[in-house]
Amino acid sequence: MRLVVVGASGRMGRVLMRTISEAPDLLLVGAVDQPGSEFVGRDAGELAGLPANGLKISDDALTLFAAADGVIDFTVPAASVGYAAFAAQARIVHVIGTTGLSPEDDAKIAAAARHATIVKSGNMSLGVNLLAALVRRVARTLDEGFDIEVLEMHHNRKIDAPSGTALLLGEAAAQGRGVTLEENGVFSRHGYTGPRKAGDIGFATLRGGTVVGEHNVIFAGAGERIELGHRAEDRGIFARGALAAARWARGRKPGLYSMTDVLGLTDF
Ligand SMILES: NC(=O)C1=CN([C@@H]2O[C@H](COP(=O)(O)OP(=O)(O)OC[C@H]3O[C@@H](n4cnc5c(N)ncnc54)[C@H](OP(=O)(O)O)[C@@H]3O)[C@@H](O)[C@H]2O)C=CC1
Ligand SMILES: O=C(O)C1=N[C@H](C(=O)O)C[C@H](O)C1
Repeated sequence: MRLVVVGASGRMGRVLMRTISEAPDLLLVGAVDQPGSEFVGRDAGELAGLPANGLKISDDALTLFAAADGVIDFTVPAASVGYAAFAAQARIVHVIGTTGLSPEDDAKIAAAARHATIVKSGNMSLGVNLLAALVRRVARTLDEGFDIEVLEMHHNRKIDAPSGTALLLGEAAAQGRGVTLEENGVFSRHGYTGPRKAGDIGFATLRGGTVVGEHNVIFAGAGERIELGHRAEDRGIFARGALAAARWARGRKPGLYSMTDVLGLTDF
């Protein structure tokens, strides 16, 4: 499968290029950074910490998409919306790991999915998607006597909060409970808040150092607490998940899919 990595100079972009180089069934045919980036023109292999491979970082995404089967995208919301439109023009697979998307961004990506085969998830790892399925299941069993809180910690370079994963886990809890996150999510507490409301799904965000990603979902009842969690130790788990998504999506009809579909966890 011929793949383009966008956001090639980013933390995830570099890991993706290394992971693709280790996969015999995948070929990196393009590496893209935004126009004006200091990395445009640099060798993609060297940028990924590998021997030079002759592939230059480009700022011409559309031309590269036209000659590819899929694009792997861990960038920023505005860029992912633009790349989705290009993927739709080229009728290819688009795997989106970018987080922090607004409802308007999501609507544009859903529109692009009429022509592109898009897999989008706030977390591409097997472990987190399994955790989400477990959270949904536990939330279905426990009533509002158990307060649900989602706690996450990430490195100090992260620019969105709460994390895409925290939102994904909060959504899973809300689904299990048969409610919506829009109505029940509490995203900040400060000052004289009053007591916690039964049914709230709370979020707490920590940022610091080089933490790759840690998430805990706490079900706190009267006299007992259940905690389900995941610790990412290496960005390779996200890259491997994204590449599994690209393979799964190849040849599938256009539409908007999630890692739940890719991993077959829909009926868990
Ligand atoms: N779903 C998942 O499993 C995971 C998701 N993520 C998400 O992926 C995203 C990227 O994370 P990370 O790699 O750590 O971030 P980085 O900041 O390291 O990389 C982002 C990349 O996007 C590029 N970029 C920024 N703005 C634009 C633009 N307007 N057009 C094109 N490219 C642009 C950056 O280029 P430049 O340097 O020139 O700005 C950079 O190459 C985040 O949203 C993060 O939350 C991360 C890990 C796992
Ligand atoms: O920005 C990151 O680093 C990560 N972002 C994703 C998120 O927002 O949940 C996934 C992972 O936790 C790392």
